[in-house]
Amino acid sequence: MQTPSTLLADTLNRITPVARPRIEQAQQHLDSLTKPPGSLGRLEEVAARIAAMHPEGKPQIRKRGVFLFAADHGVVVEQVSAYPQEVTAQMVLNFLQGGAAINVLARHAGAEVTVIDMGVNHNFDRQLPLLHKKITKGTGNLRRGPAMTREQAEAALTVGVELATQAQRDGIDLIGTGDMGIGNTTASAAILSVLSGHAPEAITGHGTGIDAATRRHKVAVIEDALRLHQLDPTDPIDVLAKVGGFEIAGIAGLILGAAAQALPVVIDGVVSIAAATVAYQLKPDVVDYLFASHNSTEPACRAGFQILGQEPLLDLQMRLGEGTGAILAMNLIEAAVKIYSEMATFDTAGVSRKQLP
Ligand SMILES: Cc1cc2ncn([C@H]3O[C@H](COP(=O)(O)O)[C@@H](O)[C@H]3O)c2cc1C
Ligand SMILES: O=C(O)c1cccnc1
Repeated sequence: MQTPSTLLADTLNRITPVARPRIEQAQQHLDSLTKPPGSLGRLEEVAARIAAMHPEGKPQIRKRGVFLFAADHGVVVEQVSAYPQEVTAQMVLNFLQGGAAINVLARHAGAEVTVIDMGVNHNFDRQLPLLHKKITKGTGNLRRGPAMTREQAEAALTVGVELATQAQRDGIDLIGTGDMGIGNTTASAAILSVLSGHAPEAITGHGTGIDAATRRHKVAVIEDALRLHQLDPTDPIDVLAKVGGFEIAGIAGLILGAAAQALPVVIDGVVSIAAATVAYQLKPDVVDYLFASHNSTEPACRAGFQILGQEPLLDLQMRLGEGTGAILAMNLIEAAVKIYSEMATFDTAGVSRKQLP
């Protein structure tokens, strides 16, 4: 049995960049297809990167899986969310019954949703089709102390790494990330403030729909937390432990585990972006495996995209989480892969090539 820290170290070691010559080769294939080069815009970059991850050069998306990590947050006692904490557990039950937005979109996309209890403040029936990985019943209040211990952060990261390994075994070839946790936009803004260097005021949003005065209070809560913890952005596990959340750590681990197996990951809104920046800070090469799905209305997203050097595929003014943006982008990603694999070339279709510069 590996300890969480050795499994993590091993996982980080196994992550390598996607080979640039393979991406160039894939782009050459795209240029041979019956369309002016580059005319499918960003779909081509998506297709080239995914093709380069497939060793035999024949990319295919056979099975998509969304991993929805749920956990509670001690910071809710500071009144930073428009909704009460019990909504986290209630929504978990809703996910299991198929009634949430993510369930509808996943059915539409033909994707599986796996719900993971990383630390919900509720005792779920053990018979429920839920992955029971509870670290503890919610984090501590980050304004007053650490959200979790470093050991808990590592244990939660490990859950994500192991899920990525299982996903690979189950034949999932496109992974999506999702979150549920009342209060988690506060933790996400705190993480992104530390890792981006932007002030909380500039990147804290309205979450589930708080008004302007409550948002100002949320900013002050994050400012207090950052003053208390004096975080070092070069120690992302400490940042995660002090101001993060169990679901955020689970997502970060899933991203690392997927990258270690060269599996593409579609990241959702601000919570997944915070997790992705933690993963990036641990191993910058993870970005080669990431696809930013959408620009949520939470301002911290932009700070995250800057760190990751990514532009989101969609901007639908969404601000839900659960993996809803990720799953919508999965449809586009699969379309891009089909373009790569199914289009005819100029030669096979007998179409004349470009004649003027
Ligand atoms: C009914 C409901 C369903 C949700 N699904 C995702 N979230 C989203 O909202 C929460 C974060 O916002 P805040 O930081 O303001 O609490 C997270 O649970 C997130 O996944 C939901 C929120 C609600 C109320
Ligand atoms: O960006 C998100 O995913 C988001 C925004 C608000 C609330 N929950 C999630």
